Amino acid sequence: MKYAIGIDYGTESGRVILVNIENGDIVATSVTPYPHGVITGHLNNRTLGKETALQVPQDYLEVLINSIPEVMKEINPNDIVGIGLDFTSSTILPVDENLNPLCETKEHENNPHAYVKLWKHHEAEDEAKHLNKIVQQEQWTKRYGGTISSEWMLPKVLEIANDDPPLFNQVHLFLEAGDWVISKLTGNLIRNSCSAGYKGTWHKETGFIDNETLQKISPALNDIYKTKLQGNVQSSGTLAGTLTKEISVKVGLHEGTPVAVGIIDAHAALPGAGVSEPGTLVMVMGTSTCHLLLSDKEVLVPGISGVVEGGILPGYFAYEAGQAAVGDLFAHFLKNYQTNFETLSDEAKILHPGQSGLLALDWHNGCRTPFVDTTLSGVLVGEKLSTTPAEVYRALLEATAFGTKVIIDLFEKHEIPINQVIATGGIPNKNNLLMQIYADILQKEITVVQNDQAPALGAAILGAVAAGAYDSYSRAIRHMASNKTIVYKPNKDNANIYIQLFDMYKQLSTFFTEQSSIMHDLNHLKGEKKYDRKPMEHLQ
Ligand SMILES: Nc1ncnc2c1ncn2[C@@H]1O[C@H](COP(=O)(O)OP(=O)(O)O)[C@@H](O)[C@H]1O
Ligand SMILES: O=C(CO)[C@@H](O)[C@@H](O)COP(=O)(O)O
Repeated sequence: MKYAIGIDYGTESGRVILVNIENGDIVATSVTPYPHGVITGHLNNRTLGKETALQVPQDYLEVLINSIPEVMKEINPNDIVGIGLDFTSSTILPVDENLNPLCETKEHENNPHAYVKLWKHHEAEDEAKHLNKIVQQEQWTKRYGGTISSEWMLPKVLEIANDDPPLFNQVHLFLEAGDWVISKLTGNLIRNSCSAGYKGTWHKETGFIDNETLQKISPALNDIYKTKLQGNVQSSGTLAGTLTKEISVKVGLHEGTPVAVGIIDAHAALPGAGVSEPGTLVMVMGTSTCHLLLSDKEVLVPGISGVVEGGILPGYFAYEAGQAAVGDLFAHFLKNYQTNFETLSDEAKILHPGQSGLLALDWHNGCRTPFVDTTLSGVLVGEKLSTTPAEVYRALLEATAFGTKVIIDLFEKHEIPINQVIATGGIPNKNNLLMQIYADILQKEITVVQNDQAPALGAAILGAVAAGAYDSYSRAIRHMASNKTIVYKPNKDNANIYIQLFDMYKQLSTFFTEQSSIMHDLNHLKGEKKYDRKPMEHLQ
Protein backbone atom coordinates (compact mmCIF):
# COMPACT_ATOMS: atom_id res chain seq x y z
CA MET A 1 0.00 0.00 0.00
CA LYS A 2 1.27 3.49 -0.85
CA TYR A 3 0.25 6.70 0.92
CA ALA A 4 0.39 10.47 0.52
CA ILE A 5 0.45 12.90 3.44
CA GLY A 6 -1.86 15.96 3.29
CA ILE A 7 -1.29 18.84 5.71
CA ASP A 8 -4.01 21.47 6.18
CA TYR A 9 -3.04 24.63 8.04
CA GLY A 10 -6.32 26.31 9.12
CA THR A 11 -6.96 29.33 11.31
CA GLU A 12 -6.87 27.58 14.70
CA SER A 13 -5.06 24.30 14.05
CA GLY A 14 -3.04 22.20 11.63
CA ARG A 15 -4.41 18.83 10.46
CA VAL A 16 -2.28 16.00 9.06
CA ILE A 17 -3.87 13.07 7.24
CA LEU A 18 -2.46 9.89 5.77
CA VAL A 19 -4.22 8.88 2.57
CA ASN A 20 -4.19 5.62 0.63
CA ILE A 21 -3.37 6.84 -2.89
CA GLU A 22 -5.28 3.97 -4.57
CA ASN A 23 -8.71 4.74 -3.12
CA GLY A 24 -8.44 7.95 -1.06
CA ASP A 25 -9.11 6.24 2.27
CA ILE A 26 -7.95 8.45 5.12
CA VAL A 27 -6.20 5.90 7.32
CA ALA A 28 -4.99 8.25 10.05
CA THR A 29 -5.63 11.83 11.14
CA SER A 30 -3.92 14.04 13.68
CA VAL A 31 -4.89 17.57 14.68
CA THR A 32 -2.47 19.91 16.44
CA PRO A 33 -4.07 23.11 17.75
CA TYR A 34 -1.57 25.95 17.44
CA PRO A 35 -0.04 26.28 20.93
CA HIS A 36 -0.32 30.09 20.79
CA GLY A 37 -3.61 30.07 18.85
CA VAL A 38 -4.59 33.38 17.28
CA ILE A 39 -2.97 36.23 19.22
CA THR A 40 -5.36 39.15 19.73
CA GLY A 41 -5.67 41.79 22.47
CA HIS A 42 -2.14 41.53 23.92
CA LEU A 43 1.28 40.37 22.83
CA ASN A 44 3.32 39.73 25.95
CA ASN A 45 2.56 42.97 27.82
CA ARG A 46 1.84 45.09 24.81
CA THR A 47 -1.75 46.07 23.92
CA LEU A 48 -2.58 45.29 20.31
CA GLY A 49 -4.89 47.08 17.89
CA LYS A 50 -8.48 45.79 17.87
CA GLU A 51 -8.14 44.31 14.39
CA THR A 52 -4.77 42.66 14.99
CA ALA A 53 -4.55 38.88 14.55
CA LEU A 54 -1.09 37.32 14.88
CA GLN A 55 0.41 33.85 15.00
CA VAL A 56 3.70 32.28 16.05
CA PRO A 57 5.64 30.58 13.23
CA GLN A 58 7.06 27.88 15.50
CA ASP A 59 3.47 26.64 16.00
CA TYR A 60 3.38 25.57 12.35
CA LEU A 61 6.49 23.43 12.85
CA GLU A 62 4.87 21.92 15.96
CA VAL A 63 2.12 20.62 13.66
CA LEU A 64 4.74 18.76 11.60
CA ILE A 65 6.68 17.44 14.57
CA ASN A 66 3.63 16.38 16.54
CA SER A 67 1.14 15.22 13.91
CA ILE A 68 3.29 13.53 11.23
CA PRO A 69 4.72 10.89 13.65
CA GLU A 70 1.19 10.45 15.02
CA VAL A 71 -0.24 9.44 11.61
CA MET A 72 2.85 7.36 10.81
CA LYS A 73 2.56 5.05 13.85
CA GLU A 74 1.62 1.94 11.86
CA ILE A 75 3.27 2.86 8.56
CA ASN A 76 6.68 2.27 7.01
CA PRO A 77 8.18 5.57 5.74
CA ASN A 78 9.13 3.70 2.52
CA ASP A 79 5.43 3.71 1.65
CA ILE A 80 5.06 7.51 1.62
CA VAL A 81 5.08 8.73 -1.99
CA GLY A 82 4.74 12.45 -1.33
CA ILE A 83 3.56 15.31 0.84
CA GLY A 84 1.20 18.19 -0.02
CA LEU A 85 0.37 21.23 2.07
CA ASP A 86 -2.29 23.94 2.14
CA PHE A 87 -2.31 27.12 4.21
CA THR A 88 -4.58 30.07 5.01
CA SER A 89 -3.77 33.14 2.96
CA SER A 90 -2.72 35.87 2.94
CA THR A 91 -0.96 34.87 6.14
CA ILE A 92 2.49 36.47 6.01
CA LEU A 93 5.67 36.76 8.03
CA PRO A 94 8.94 38.73 7.86
CA VAL A 95 12.18 36.71 7.86
CA ASP A 96 15.93 37.35 7.87
CA GLU A 97 18.59 36.16 5.36
CA ASN A 98 18.43 32.62 6.78
CA LEU A 99 14.64 32.59 6.49
CA ASN A 100 14.34 32.76 10.27
CA PRO A 101 11.29 34.69 11.54
CA LEU A 102 12.17 38.09 12.99
CA CYS A 103 9.83 37.53 15.96
CA GLU A 104 12.19 34.81 17.19
CA THR A 105 14.93 37.33 18.01
CA LYS A 106 15.19 38.94 21.47
CA GLU A 107 15.19 42.34 19.78
CA HIS A 108 11.75 41.84 18.20
CA GLU A 109 9.96 39.43 20.53
CA ASN A 110 7.56 42.15 21.70
CA ASN A 111 7.03 43.74 18.30
CA PRO A 112 3.71 42.69 16.70
CA HIS A 113 4.99 43.58 13.21
CA ALA A 114 7.68 40.90 13.54
CA TYR A 115 5.05 38.14 13.96
CA VAL A 116 2.88 36.31 11.46
CA LYS A 117 0.00 38.51 10.33
CA LEU A 118 -2.89 36.08 9.93
CA TRP A 119 -5.28 36.37 6.95
CA LYS A 120 -7.86 37.97 9.25
CA HIS A 121 -5.49 40.63 10.59
CA HIS A 122 -7.44 43.72 9.52
CA GLU A 123 -5.14 46.61 10.50
CA ALA A 124 -4.06 47.43 6.94
CA GLU A 125 -7.40 48.89 5.87
CA ASP A 126 -5.96 52.40 5.58
CA GLU A 127 -3.13 51.09 3.40
CA ALA A 128 -5.58 49.10 1.26
CA LYS A 129 -7.80 52.15 0.71
CA HIS A 130 -4.75 54.24 -0.26
CA LEU A 131 -3.48 51.54 -2.63
CA ASN A 132 -6.90 51.07 -4.22
CA LYS A 133 -7.21 54.78 -4.90
CA ILE A 134 -3.99 54.64 -6.93
CA VAL A 135 -4.59 51.42 -8.83
CA GLN A 136 -8.37 51.50 -9.30
CA GLN A 137 -8.24 52.51 -12.97
CA GLU A 138 -5.77 49.77 -13.90
CA GLN A 139 -7.16 46.88 -15.89
CA TRP A 140 -5.55 44.16 -13.76
CA THR A 141 -7.55 45.18 -10.68
CA LYS A 142 -10.68 43.92 -12.46
CA ARG A 143 -9.40 40.35 -12.03
CA TYR A 144 -9.72 41.04 -8.30
CA GLY A 145 -13.28 42.28 -8.50
CA GLY A 146 -12.04 45.88 -8.60
CA THR A 147 -10.57 46.03 -5.08
CA ILE A 148 -7.41 44.84 -3.36
CA SER A 149 -8.32 43.59 0.12
CA SER A 150 -6.51 44.64 3.29
CA GLU A 151 -6.18 40.90 4.00
CA TRP A 152 -3.62 40.55 1.19
CA MET A 153 0.16 40.78 0.89
CA LEU A 154 0.80 44.36 -0.32
CA PRO A 155 -1.42 46.21 2.20
CA LYS A 156 0.09 44.17 5.05
CA VAL A 157 3.65 44.90 3.85
CA LEU A 158 2.77 48.57 3.53
CA GLU A 159 1.33 48.58 7.05
CA ILE A 160 4.76 47.53 8.39
CA ALA A 161 6.57 50.04 6.15
CA ASN A 162 4.34 52.84 7.49
CA ASP A 163 4.15 51.85 11.15
CA ASP A 164 7.64 50.52 11.78
CA PRO A 165 10.25 51.69 9.21
CA PRO A 166 13.27 50.39 11.23
CA LEU A 167 11.78 46.88 11.32
CA PHE A 168 10.76 47.12 7.65
CA ASN A 169 14.37 47.95 6.77
CA GLN A 170 15.61 44.89 8.61
CA VAL A 171 13.24 42.50 6.83
CA HIS A 172 15.02 40.36 4.26
CA LEU A 173 11.85 38.78 2.84
CA PHE A 174 8.12 38.77 3.43
CA LEU A 175 6.78 35.27 2.88
CA GLU A 176 3.42 33.56 2.80
CA ALA A 177 3.51 31.28 5.85
CA GLY A 178 2.75 28.27 3.60
CA ASP A 179 5.85 29.03 1.51
CA TRP A 180 7.90 29.42 4.68
CA VAL A 181 6.86 25.94 5.89
CA ILE A 182 7.75 24.47 2.46
CA SER A 183 11.19 26.12 2.78
CA LYS A 184 11.61 24.44 6.18
CA LEU A 185 10.65 21.07 4.66
CA THR A 186 12.74 21.23 1.48
CA GLY A 187 15.33 23.97 1.94
CA ASN A 188 13.89 25.65 -1.20
CA LEU A 189 12.28 29.07 -1.33
CA ILE A 190 9.34 29.01 -3.74
CA ARG A 191 6.33 31.32 -3.89
CA ASN A 192 3.21 29.26 -4.63
CA SER A 193 1.23 30.46 -7.64
CA CYS A 194 -2.11 30.16 -5.83
CA SER A 195 -1.28 32.65 -3.05
CA ALA A 196 0.76 34.82 -5.42
CA GLY A 197 -2.15 34.84 -7.90
CA TYR A 198 -5.04 35.48 -5.52
CA LYS A 199 -3.36 37.48 -2.76
CA GLY A 200 -0.17 38.84 -4.32
CA THR A 201 -1.42 40.46 -7.57
CA TRP A 202 0.69 38.03 -9.65
CA HIS A 203 -0.38 36.91 -13.13
CA LYS A 204 1.18 34.01 -14.97
CA GLU A 205 1.85 36.05 -18.12
CA THR A 206 2.41 39.57 -16.85
CA GLY A 207 3.96 38.75 -13.45
CA PHE A 208 3.65 41.22 -10.58
CA ILE A 209 2.52 44.84 -10.86
CA ASP A 210 5.05 47.24 -12.35
CA ASN A 211 7.51 49.32 -10.40
CA GLU A 212 6.13 52.65 -11.55
CA THR A 213 2.81 51.81 -9.88
CA LEU A 214 4.58 50.52 -6.77
CA GLN A 215 6.45 53.81 -6.46
CA LYS A 216 3.23 55.75 -6.80
CA ILE A 217 1.74 53.72 -3.96
CA SER A 218 4.74 54.31 -1.70
CA PRO A 219 8.49 54.90 -2.10
CA ALA A 220 8.90 52.05 0.42
CA LEU A 221 7.63 49.64 -2.23
CA ASN A 222 10.25 50.63 -4.81
CA ASP A 223 11.63 47.45 -6.41
CA ILE A 224 9.92 45.35 -3.72
CA TYR A 225 9.53 42.37 -6.08
CA LYS A 226 13.30 42.38 -6.59
CA THR A 227 14.00 42.73 -2.88
CA LYS A 228 11.69 41.82 0.00
CA LEU A 229 9.12 40.04 -2.20
CA GLN A 230 11.61 38.36 -4.53
CA GLY A 231 11.46 34.63 -5.24
CA ASN A 232 10.36 32.36 -8.05
CA VAL A 233 6.66 31.73 -8.41
CA GLN A 234 5.93 28.08 -9.15
CA SER A 235 2.60 26.36 -9.83
CA SER A 236 0.87 24.93 -6.78
CA GLY A 237 1.09 21.15 -6.83
CA THR A 238 4.32 20.92 -8.84
CA LEU A 239 7.41 19.53 -7.14
CA ALA A 240 8.90 21.97 -4.60
CA GLY A 241 11.76 19.64 -3.65
CA THR A 242 12.34 16.79 -1.24
CA LEU A 243 12.53 16.51 2.55
CA THR A 244 15.83 17.67 4.02
CA LYS A 245 17.76 15.43 6.37
CA GLU A 246 17.19 17.83 9.28
CA ILE A 247 13.41 17.83 9.10
CA SER A 248 13.05 14.18 8.06
CA VAL A 249 14.69 13.12 11.32
CA LYS A 250 12.30 15.30 13.32
CA VAL A 251 9.14 13.98 11.66
CA GLY A 252 10.13 10.34 11.14
CA LEU A 253 10.05 10.29 7.33
CA HIS A 254 12.79 9.53 4.81
CA GLU A 255 15.09 12.26 3.58
CA GLY A 256 14.26 12.79 -0.11
CA THR A 257 10.48 12.32 0.21
CA PRO A 258 8.88 14.55 -2.50
CA VAL A 259 7.03 17.69 -1.38
CA ALA A 260 4.54 19.64 -3.55
CA VAL A 261 4.43 23.43 -3.87
CA GLY A 262 1.72 24.70 -1.47
CA ILE A 263 -1.79 25.96 -2.16
CA ILE A 264 -4.35 28.09 -0.24
CA ASP A 265 -6.40 25.98 2.22
CA ALA A 266 -9.82 26.68 0.74
CA HIS A 267 -8.57 26.13 -2.79
CA ALA A 268 -7.19 22.69 -1.90
CA ALA A 269 -10.72 21.68 -0.92
CA LEU A 270 -11.90 21.85 -4.53
CA PRO A 271 -9.92 18.78 -5.71
CA GLY A 272 -10.43 17.26 -2.25
CA ALA A 273 -14.19 17.45 -2.78
CA GLY A 274 -13.84 15.63 -6.10
CA VAL A 275 -14.24 18.61 -8.43
CA SER A 276 -12.13 18.70 -11.57
CA GLU A 277 -14.48 20.46 -14.02
CA PRO A 278 -16.39 23.76 -14.41
CA GLY A 279 -19.91 24.40 -13.09
CA THR A 280 -19.66 23.20 -9.47
CA LEU A 281 -19.51 25.83 -6.74
CA VAL A 282 -17.55 24.54 -3.74
CA MET A 283 -18.31 26.26 -0.43
CA VAL A 284 -15.51 25.65 2.05
CA MET A 285 -17.23 26.40 5.34
CA GLY A 286 -15.08 26.86 8.43
CA THR A 287 -13.91 29.91 10.34
CA SER A 288 -14.79 31.79 7.14
CA THR A 289 -16.41 30.55 3.95
CA CYS A 290 -14.61 30.60 0.61
CA HIS A 291 -16.59 29.97 -2.58
CA LEU A 292 -14.63 28.40 -5.42
CA LEU A 293 -15.67 27.73 -8.97
CA LEU A 294 -13.88 26.55 -12.13
CA SER A 295 -14.76 27.95 -15.54
CA ASP A 296 -13.53 27.78 -19.13
CA LYS A 297 -13.77 31.53 -19.48
CA GLU A 298 -12.48 34.62 -17.72
CA VAL A 299 -15.22 37.05 -16.76
CA LEU A 300 -14.30 40.11 -14.71
CA VAL A 301 -16.90 39.91 -11.96
CA PRO A 302 -17.03 42.99 -9.70
CA GLY A 303 -16.76 42.37 -5.96
CA ILE A 304 -15.30 38.85 -6.06
CA SER A 305 -11.96 38.03 -4.44
CA GLY A 306 -10.37 37.04 -7.73
CA VAL A 307 -10.17 35.01 -10.89
CA VAL A 308 -6.83 33.33 -11.60
CA GLU A 309 -5.97 31.28 -14.66
CA GLY A 310 -4.70 27.91 -13.46
CA GLY A 311 -5.27 29.21 -9.90
CA ILE A 312 -6.41 25.80 -8.65
CA LEU A 313 -6.19 23.26 -11.49
CA PRO A 314 -4.27 23.66 -14.74
CA GLY A 315 -6.37 24.56 -17.78
CA TYR A 316 -9.20 26.38 -15.99
CA PHE A 317 -9.94 29.85 -14.71
CA ALA A 318 -10.68 29.53 -10.99
CA TYR A 319 -12.94 32.05 -9.25
CA GLU A 320 -12.88 32.85 -5.55
CA ALA A 321 -15.44 34.79 -3.50
CA GLY A 322 -15.96 34.73 0.23
CA GLN A 323 -17.51 35.62 3.57
CA ALA A 324 -15.02 36.64 6.25
CA ALA A 325 -16.94 35.28 9.27
CA VAL A 326 -19.11 32.17 9.29
CA GLY A 327 -17.99 29.67 11.97
CA ASP A 328 -16.22 32.60 13.64
CA LEU A 329 -19.51 34.51 13.80
CA PHE A 330 -21.34 31.57 15.38
CA ALA A 331 -18.47 31.06 17.85
CA HIS A 332 -18.58 34.75 18.79
CA PHE A 333 -22.33 34.50 19.45
CA LEU A 334 -21.97 31.31 21.53
CA LYS A 335 -19.26 32.93 23.63
CA ASN A 336 -21.37 36.02 24.34
CA TYR A 337 -24.45 34.00 25.28
CA GLN A 338 -22.41 31.32 27.10
CA THR A 339 -24.22 28.54 25.30
CA ASN A 340 -23.41 25.75 22.83
CA PHE A 341 -24.35 24.58 19.34
CA GLU A 342 -26.43 21.58 20.50
CA THR A 343 -28.78 23.51 22.82
CA LEU A 344 -29.31 26.29 20.32
CA SER A 345 -29.81 24.01 17.32
CA ASP A 346 -32.57 22.04 19.05
CA GLU A 347 -34.48 25.25 19.78
CA ALA A 348 -33.69 26.96 16.48
CA LYS A 349 -34.81 23.92 14.45
CA ILE A 350 -38.44 24.25 15.47
CA LEU A 351 -38.68 27.90 14.45
CA HIS A 352 -40.27 28.71 11.09
CA PRO A 353 -38.65 31.12 8.65
CA GLY A 354 -39.71 34.65 9.52
CA GLN A 355 -41.26 33.64 12.86
CA SER A 356 -38.72 35.46 15.02
CA GLY A 357 -39.15 38.78 13.22
CA LEU A 358 -35.35 39.05 13.07
CA LEU A 359 -33.01 39.81 10.22
CA ALA A 360 -29.21 40.06 10.46
CA LEU A 361 -26.29 41.23 8.33
CA ASP A 362 -23.36 38.82 8.64
CA TRP A 363 -20.59 41.43 8.50
CA HIS A 364 -19.10 40.91 11.95
CA ASN A 365 -15.65 40.50 10.38
CA GLY A 366 -16.33 42.93 7.53
CA CYS A 367 -17.71 41.95 4.14
CA ARG A 368 -15.49 40.22 1.60
CA THR A 369 -17.83 39.71 -1.34
CA PRO A 370 -19.20 41.93 -2.77
CA PHE A 371 -18.07 45.05 -0.82
CA VAL A 372 -14.47 44.05 0.05
CA ASP A 373 -14.57 46.21 3.15
CA THR A 374 -13.32 44.99 6.52
CA THR A 375 -14.68 48.09 8.28
CA LEU A 376 -18.31 47.06 7.75
CA SER A 377 -19.98 45.49 10.79
CA GLY A 378 -22.82 43.19 11.87
CA VAL A 379 -26.48 44.24 12.23
CA LEU A 380 -29.52 42.71 13.92
CA VAL A 381 -32.95 44.17 13.15
CA GLY A 382 -36.19 43.29 14.93
CA GLU A 383 -34.92 42.43 18.43
CA LYS A 384 -37.61 42.69 21.17
CA LEU A 385 -37.70 41.99 24.90
CA SER A 386 -39.20 38.61 23.99
CA THR A 387 -36.36 37.62 21.61
CA THR A 388 -34.60 34.38 22.58
CA PRO A 389 -30.94 33.38 21.98
CA ALA A 390 -32.10 30.58 19.65
CA GLU A 391 -33.95 33.14 17.51
CA VAL A 392 -30.85 35.32 17.22
CA TYR A 393 -28.74 32.24 16.46
CA ARG A 394 -31.10 31.20 13.66
CA ALA A 395 -31.07 34.75 12.25
CA LEU A 396 -27.26 34.58 12.11
CA LEU A 397 -27.33 31.20 10.34
CA GLU A 398 -29.80 32.66 7.84
CA ALA A 399 -27.69 35.80 7.40
CA THR A 400 -24.68 33.72 6.29
CA ALA A 401 -26.93 31.89 3.80
CA PHE A 402 -28.19 35.22 2.43
CA GLY A 403 -24.54 36.30 2.09
CA THR A 404 -23.88 33.18 0.02
CA LYS A 405 -26.98 33.87 -2.11
CA VAL A 406 -25.58 37.32 -2.94
CA ILE A 407 -22.41 35.58 -4.17
CA ILE A 408 -24.23 32.96 -6.26
CA ASP A 409 -26.47 35.63 -7.79
CA LEU A 410 -23.38 37.68 -8.66
CA PHE A 411 -21.78 34.76 -10.54
CA GLU A 412 -25.02 33.89 -12.31
CA LYS A 413 -25.64 37.52 -13.27
CA HIS A 414 -22.25 37.45 -15.00
CA GLU A 415 -23.16 34.28 -16.85
CA ILE A 416 -20.87 31.92 -15.04
CA PRO A 417 -23.04 28.84 -14.73
CA ILE A 418 -23.45 27.03 -11.41
CA ASN A 419 -24.95 23.58 -11.93
CA GLN A 420 -24.18 22.12 -8.53
CA VAL A 421 -23.34 23.41 -5.04
CA ILE A 422 -21.03 21.34 -2.84
CA ALA A 423 -20.39 22.15 0.84
CA THR A 424 -17.28 21.02 2.63
CA GLY A 425 -14.90 22.18 5.39
CA GLY A 426 -15.29 21.78 9.15
CA ILE A 427 -18.94 22.91 9.48
CA PRO A 428 -21.33 21.11 7.07
CA ASN A 429 -21.21 17.70 8.76
CA LYS A 430 -21.67 19.26 12.20
CA ASN A 431 -24.75 21.36 11.52
CA ASN A 432 -27.63 19.91 9.50
CA LEU A 433 -29.95 22.79 10.43
CA LEU A 434 -27.52 25.20 8.79
CA MET A 435 -27.30 23.09 5.63
CA GLN A 436 -31.09 22.83 5.34
CA ILE A 437 -31.35 26.61 5.74
CA TYR A 438 -28.80 27.02 2.92
CA ALA A 439 -30.81 24.70 0.64
CA ASP A 440 -34.01 26.62 1.43
CA ILE A 441 -32.52 30.09 0.98
CA LEU A 442 -30.51 29.27 -2.14
CA GLN A 443 -33.37 27.12 -3.48
CA LYS A 444 -30.71 24.70 -4.67
CA GLU A 445 -29.69 21.22 -3.64
CA ILE A 446 -26.62 21.28 -1.39
CA THR A 447 -24.32 18.27 -1.65
CA VAL A 448 -22.34 17.81 1.55
CA VAL A 449 -19.08 15.88 1.31
CA GLN A 450 -19.07 13.34 4.15
CA ASN A 451 -15.57 14.16 5.16
CA ASP A 452 -14.41 17.21 7.08
CA GLN A 453 -10.92 16.97 5.64
CA ALA A 454 -11.44 18.04 2.03
CA PRO A 455 -8.63 20.65 2.17
CA ALA A 456 -6.16 18.12 3.61
CA LEU A 457 -7.30 15.53 1.06
CA GLY A 458 -6.78 18.06 -1.73
CA ALA A 459 -3.29 18.71 -0.36
CA ALA A 460 -2.57 14.95 -0.34
CA ILE A 461 -3.74 14.78 -3.99
CA LEU A 462 -1.25 17.55 -4.82
CA GLY A 463 1.46 15.59 -2.99
CA ALA A 464 0.67 12.41 -4.97
CA VAL A 465 0.65 14.23 -8.32
CA ALA A 466 3.87 16.15 -7.57
CA ALA A 467 5.55 12.85 -6.67
CA GLY A 468 4.50 11.35 -10.01
CA ALA A 469 2.10 8.77 -8.54
CA TYR A 470 -0.53 10.10 -10.99
CA ASP A 471 0.06 11.70 -14.36
CA SER A 472 -2.95 14.04 -14.16
CA TYR A 473 -5.12 15.76 -11.58
CA SER A 474 -8.30 14.34 -13.04
CA ARG A 475 -7.01 10.77 -12.55
CA ALA A 476 -5.75 11.50 -9.05
CA ILE A 477 -9.04 13.18 -8.10
CA ARG A 478 -11.06 10.25 -9.49
CA HIS A 479 -9.10 7.82 -7.30
CA MET A 480 -8.47 9.84 -4.18
CA ALA A 481 -11.21 12.44 -3.66
CA SER A 482 -14.17 12.00 -1.36
CA ASN A 483 -17.20 10.50 -3.04
CA LYS A 484 -19.49 9.90 -0.06
CA THR A 485 -22.07 12.68 0.10
CA ILE A 486 -25.49 13.54 1.44
CA VAL A 487 -27.85 15.93 -0.30
CA TYR A 488 -30.06 18.60 1.29
CA LYS A 489 -33.09 19.38 -0.88
CA PRO A 490 -34.82 22.79 -0.83
CA ASN A 491 -38.13 22.99 0.99
CA LYS A 492 -40.48 24.81 -1.40
CA ASP A 493 -42.80 25.90 1.45
CA ASN A 494 -40.02 28.01 2.96
CA ALA A 495 -39.03 29.62 -0.34
CA ASN A 496 -41.68 32.34 -0.36
CA ILE A 497 -40.73 33.75 3.06
CA TYR A 498 -37.02 33.49 2.36
CA ILE A 499 -37.45 35.40 -0.91
CA GLN A 500 -39.01 38.25 1.10
CA LEU A 501 -36.33 38.10 3.79
CA PHE A 502 -33.58 38.07 1.14
CA ASP A 503 -35.05 41.17 -0.43
CA MET A 504 -34.91 42.86 2.99
CA TYR A 505 -31.31 41.61 3.48
CA LYS A 506 -30.34 43.33 0.22
CA GLN A 507 -32.13 46.54 1.27
CA LEU A 508 -30.23 46.52 4.56
CA SER A 509 -26.89 46.00 2.75
CA THR A 510 -27.64 48.83 0.37
CA PHE A 511 -28.60 51.10 3.25
CA PHE A 512 -25.41 50.52 5.23
CA THR A 513 -23.08 50.70 2.22
CA GLU A 514 -24.57 53.32 -0.07
CA GLN A 515 -27.03 55.43 1.88
CA SER A 516 -25.69 55.69 5.40
CA SER A 517 -22.22 56.23 6.81
CA ILE A 518 -23.29 55.00 10.28
CA MET A 519 -20.89 52.03 10.33
CA HIS A 520 -17.90 54.14 9.39
CA ASP A 521 -18.92 56.95 11.75
CA LEU A 522 -19.17 54.48 14.62
CA ASN A 523 -15.68 53.21 13.82
CA HIS A 524 -14.52 56.81 13.95
CA LEU A 525 -16.07 57.35 17.40
CA LYS A 526 -14.26 54.22 18.59
CA GLY A 527 -11.05 56.02 17.70
CA GLU A 528 -10.36 54.19 14.44
CA LYS A 529 -9.23 56.03 11.36
CA LYS A 530 -12.02 57.48 9.23
CA TYR A 531 -12.00 56.00 5.77
CA ASP A 532 -13.39 57.51 2.62
CA ARG A 533 -16.80 56.22 1.62
CA LYS A 534 -16.36 53.66 -1.08
CA PRO A 535 -18.02 54.35 -4.42
CA MET A 536 -20.44 51.56 -5.11
CA GLU A 537 -20.97 52.19 -8.83
CA HIS A 538 -18.50 49.43 -9.73
CA LEU A 539 -20.95 46.92 -8.29
CA GLN A 540 -23.94 48.02 -10.33
N1 LIG B 1 -21.87 22.70 15.03
C1 LIG B 1 -21.31 23.74 14.44
N2 LIG B 1 -22.05 24.57 13.70
C2 LIG B 1 -21.51 25.65 13.09
N3 LIG B 1 -20.21 25.98 13.17
C3 LIG B 1 -19.41 25.18 13.89
C4 LIG B 1 -19.91 24.02 14.56
N4 LIG B 1 -18.87 23.44 15.22
C5 LIG B 1 -17.77 24.21 14.96
N5 LIG B 1 -18.10 25.26 14.17
C6 LIG B 1 -17.21 26.33 13.68
O1 LIG B 1 -16.28 25.78 12.78
C7 LIG B 1 -15.14 26.67 12.70
C8 LIG B 1 -13.86 25.84 12.49
O2 LIG B 1 -13.93 25.29 11.20
P1 LIG B 1 -12.78 24.33 10.63
O3 LIG B 1 -13.07 24.12 9.19
O4 LIG B 1 -12.69 23.14 11.50
O5 LIG B 1 -11.43 25.14 10.87
P2 LIG B 1 -10.61 26.21 9.96
O6 LIG B 1 -11.56 27.27 9.55
O7 LIG B 1 -9.56 26.69 10.91
O8 LIG B 1 -10.04 25.49 8.78
C9 LIG B 1 -15.13 27.46 14.01
O9 LIG B 1 -15.30 28.83 13.69
C10 LIG B 1 -16.36 26.95 14.78
O10 LIG B 1 -17.07 27.98 15.42
O1 LIG C 1 -8.65 33.70 2.74
C1 LIG C 1 -8.66 32.51 2.57
C2 LIG C 1 -8.67 31.95 1.25
O2 LIG C 1 -8.60 32.93 0.28
C3 LIG C 1 -8.64 31.52 3.68
O3 LIG C 1 -7.33 31.13 3.85
C4 LIG C 1 -9.22 32.12 4.94
O4 LIG C 1 -10.53 32.51 4.64
C5 LIG C 1 -9.16 31.16 6.12
O5 LIG C 1 -9.80 29.95 5.87
P1 LIG C 1 -10.46 29.07 7.05
O6 LIG C 1 -11.78 29.71 7.36
O7 LIG C 1 -9.53 29.04 8.21
O8 LIG C 1 -10.65 27.70 6.42
